[in-house]
Amino acid sequence: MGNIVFDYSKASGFVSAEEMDNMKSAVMCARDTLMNKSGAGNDFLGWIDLPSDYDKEEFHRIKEAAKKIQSDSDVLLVVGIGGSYLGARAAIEFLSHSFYNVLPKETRKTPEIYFVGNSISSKYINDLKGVLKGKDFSVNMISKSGTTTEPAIAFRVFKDMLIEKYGREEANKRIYATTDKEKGALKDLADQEGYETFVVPDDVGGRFSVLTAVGLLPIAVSGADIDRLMEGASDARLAVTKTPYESNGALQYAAVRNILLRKGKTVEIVANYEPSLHYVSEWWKQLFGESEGKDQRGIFPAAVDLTADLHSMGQFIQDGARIMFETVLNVQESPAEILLKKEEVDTDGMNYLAGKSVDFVNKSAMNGTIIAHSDGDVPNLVIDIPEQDEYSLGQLFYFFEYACGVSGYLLGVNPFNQPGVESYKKNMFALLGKPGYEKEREELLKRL
Ligand SMILES: O=P(O)(O)OC[C@H]1O[C@H](O)[C@H](O)[C@@H](O)[C@@H]1O
Repeated sequence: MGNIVFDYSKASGFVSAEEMDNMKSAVMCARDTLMNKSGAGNDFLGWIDLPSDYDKEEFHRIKEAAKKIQSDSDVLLVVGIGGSYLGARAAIEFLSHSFYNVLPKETRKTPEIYFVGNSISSKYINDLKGVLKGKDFSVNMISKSGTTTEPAIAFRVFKDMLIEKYGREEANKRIYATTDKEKGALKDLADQEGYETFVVPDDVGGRFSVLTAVGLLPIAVSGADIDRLMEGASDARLAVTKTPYESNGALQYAAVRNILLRKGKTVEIVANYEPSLHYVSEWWKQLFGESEGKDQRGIFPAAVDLTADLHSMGQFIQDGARIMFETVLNVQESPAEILLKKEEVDTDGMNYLAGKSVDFVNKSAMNGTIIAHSDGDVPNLVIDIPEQDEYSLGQLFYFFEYACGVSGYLLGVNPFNQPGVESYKKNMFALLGKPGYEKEREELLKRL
């Protein structure tokens, strides 16, 4: 039950103790703005105390609904986009088996889980319809606004498939709507059709909502222990809100990011050495990208899966434009010790590794890469994650959410809105011929 640790010692050549000291007052001011709820976007700070004051009745209902889905469905479709699916996918892939959906049901014992509605690909939707043939399935439609186009399109397709398969009454019992408590298109439909509903709290924005029903229901269906997830988040909340700057990893991460940005490091690359962390990086990209990327400011959030991407992006990171730093997500404990054996004929020259573990090789690649990239003027930060379990992940989610809020205020932006996302939606609605967008449509058609 270890704690995640932020370690910037490997970037000591790029960030001095003096610079960190000099950042303290600005970081503490940003932190106070967050905690006093006196900053821009202060209507969306419900996530800060979520782990300790989550609605007990809702939490219980989530677990009960998960059990029902586990018992009556071979497949759960999670329909959502952005913060309405990334956290759930990040957690399920981080916590479950690397080949979760492929496992035989007798081994997995929980439904296959597929994510749809985060793109509008006919091929993807059609392929998924094929996967569902002959299988019992349920749908968790997740949308805080209830009107986001991509999930709404996917929901129509799979709602129709449910009704065709089971009839309207049974189909309605297999649809779980996670949306606004009182208002919105999805809430209205859920009330009209009798879907079981769960709440996206008004004061929690999508990218900060993984520790609400948005993430918790799909994560519980996968068999993960959401009590332990919330325990990790709750302990992280105590750590990051109570410990002083000098020993507060979240505040130091925010400080280091800001120092490096001022030095021209405008790209942050989150690097994992475990493929099952891919969606943790995708969740992190939305959290920081959508929180900080405004007013022509911010650090561009990127992600690589190592060592795979060392053979694709490694060249650029080592020798390309010196605009980036890396944040390495290091899972300390390997779940299995796979030892390499000596071969009679050393055809591949690997016999020197006989007796060593695969994890030793992975960790050596990580340590060697951190040094090589640091030598190439790419500062490397490390977040040590004790193991791939619910407690560590709950800590990690909260650590990043808190650091993001502080970092956004440090940058001088509102970390909790996303006005830029509306631009594409307006153009899409116009091109779709949505009523009320006739003028925009006329203009856009000239530009196609
Ligand atoms: O949950 P929804 O209202 O459907 O929103 C889903 C996503 O789309 C929005 O446009 C924002 O970019 C995200 O912050 C949000 O998570």
